[in-house]
Amino acid sequence: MTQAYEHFIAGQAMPASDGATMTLPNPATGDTLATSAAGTAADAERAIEAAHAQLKGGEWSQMNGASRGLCIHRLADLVERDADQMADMDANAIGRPPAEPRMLDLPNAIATLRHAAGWADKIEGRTIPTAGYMGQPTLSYTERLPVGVVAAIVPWNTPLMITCWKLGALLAAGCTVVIKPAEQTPMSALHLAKLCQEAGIPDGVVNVVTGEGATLGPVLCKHPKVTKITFTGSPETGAAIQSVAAPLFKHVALELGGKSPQIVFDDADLEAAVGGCAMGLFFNQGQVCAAGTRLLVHEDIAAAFTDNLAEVARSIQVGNPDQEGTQMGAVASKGQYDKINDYIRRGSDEGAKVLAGGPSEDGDSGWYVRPTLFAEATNDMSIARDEIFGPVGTVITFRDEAEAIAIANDTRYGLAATVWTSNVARAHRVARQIEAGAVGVNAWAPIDPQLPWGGVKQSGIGRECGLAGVLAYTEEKVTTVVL
Ligand SMILES: NC(=O)C1=CN([C@@H]2O[C@H](COP(=O)(O)OP(=O)(O)OC[C@H]3O[C@@H](n4cnc5c(N)ncnc54)[C@H](OP(=O)(O)O)[C@@H]3O)[C@@H](O)[C@H]2O)C=CC1
Ligand SMILES: CCCCCC/C=C/C(=O)O
Repeated sequence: MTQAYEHFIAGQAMPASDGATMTLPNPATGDTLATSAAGTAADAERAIEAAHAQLKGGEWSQMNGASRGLCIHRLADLVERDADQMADMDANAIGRPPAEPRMLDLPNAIATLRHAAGWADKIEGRTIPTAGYMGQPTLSYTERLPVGVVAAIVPWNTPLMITCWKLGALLAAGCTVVIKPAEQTPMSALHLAKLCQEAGIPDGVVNVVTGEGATLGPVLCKHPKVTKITFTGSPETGAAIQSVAAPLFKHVALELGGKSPQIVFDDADLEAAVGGCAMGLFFNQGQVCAAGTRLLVHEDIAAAFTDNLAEVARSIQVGNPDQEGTQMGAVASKGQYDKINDYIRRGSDEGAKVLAGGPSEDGDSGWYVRPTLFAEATNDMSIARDEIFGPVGTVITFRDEAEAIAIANDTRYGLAATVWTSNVARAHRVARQIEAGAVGVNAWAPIDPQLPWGGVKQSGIGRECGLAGVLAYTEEKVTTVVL
């Protein structure tokens, strides 16, 4: 029987106000996977009211930081208990082999919740020794107060992990939330909300509304009781959110796309670089904001590097994620499938050479894309400029360090970058000059709950995770007392 998912508002599962549902496809087969409530404006408003009630005088607003921290710790324990189930929910919804989220997304989500729990009783203010007020001595101090009701708009690629990046931090800060998962991946967010209830987080603190972003997004972004919007997804939707939220002076955090460079110097450990670059390209079918899709390779090692990487790409077993031995599943949707294949065709048309993969031939019984590697490319080609969000890499050669840095920075994005080198001084020198929120040296995308994550340029605004991620859900308020 097809599983039917409903909203989770004020601690209760409920259908859409008009009873409407939507069908969620199985990317691995093209069949129906599940249905979910097709949320209405009224549903979003109901969830916002529930979140607001908890914030303004509700049980949550009375809870101290230590108690909130305990709740988040209990939530982490429950996510750990249900980790495999939740990894499978995320994997099945986007056609991904479950081994990947079991290995990375879930451990990261759990660790992120635990890290955030630790901050809950350490959100401190300052005392500021001013010159006084009109000749009188004063005491000025600040407090970090919860920013308010948060709308958390989440994408489909690593849904639970990204939800926990937002949820752990905002709960630690004392906020409440309406989560809008991607329409394709509501399952793990709904399960997480139920676990919040089991963890003792009062009903109404964490609410989930499912359905279309085009319907629910504007309601969440405009509502006067929503103070902050945290979004991960495409630059286009990020811009749409900004255009709605900016005139209303809402706090907005955006984690958008990328076209991250992986720079391979001629002194790099070639085997490690090939393996790391392959992971950066093909992990989650390349559907990762930090995917290292521009491979900038020193000209002296370009032939050896590309041969080895192409060999890895050809060796990856693509197929139904439920079948044993499958290393890469389907891409998430027909839209993704068409977009990726269009770019692969465009790469060839623009003159780059296909070393592995190429356009797919069938898309009727699952949306499978072959790991694809282009060489003899230049940085002005569309395959080097646009976020493809699929398993497609582009090799571009460089002559020296300055040229590598110039190419790396010649992009509208700035989320992540990797430097492959055995020269320590070069590693620091190059890392410092790259315009990106996070640089890995000899490691692709070394994310960690303690490290701030976010982009520069068109890759976004704001940081998640670590202390910066928690403080982003607070407002600093100053009180001055004339003594
Ligand atoms: N940086 C990243 O991690 C991600 C980048 N992308 C990029 O975006 C491309 C398109 O993917 P797509 O899923 O359409 O990405 P979107 O950015 O459109 O979707 C992300 C989230 O935003 C919601 N949303 C859609 N429209 C609005 C709106 N007007 N207001 C508020 N929220 C809205 C979506 O809901 P709904 O699911 O209903 O559309 C989803 O929950 C990908 O090919 C990829 O290049 C995509 C996902 C993640
Ligand atoms: C090793 C996986 C790195 C994932 C980096 C964070 C991804 C976020 C996103 O895709 O939105």
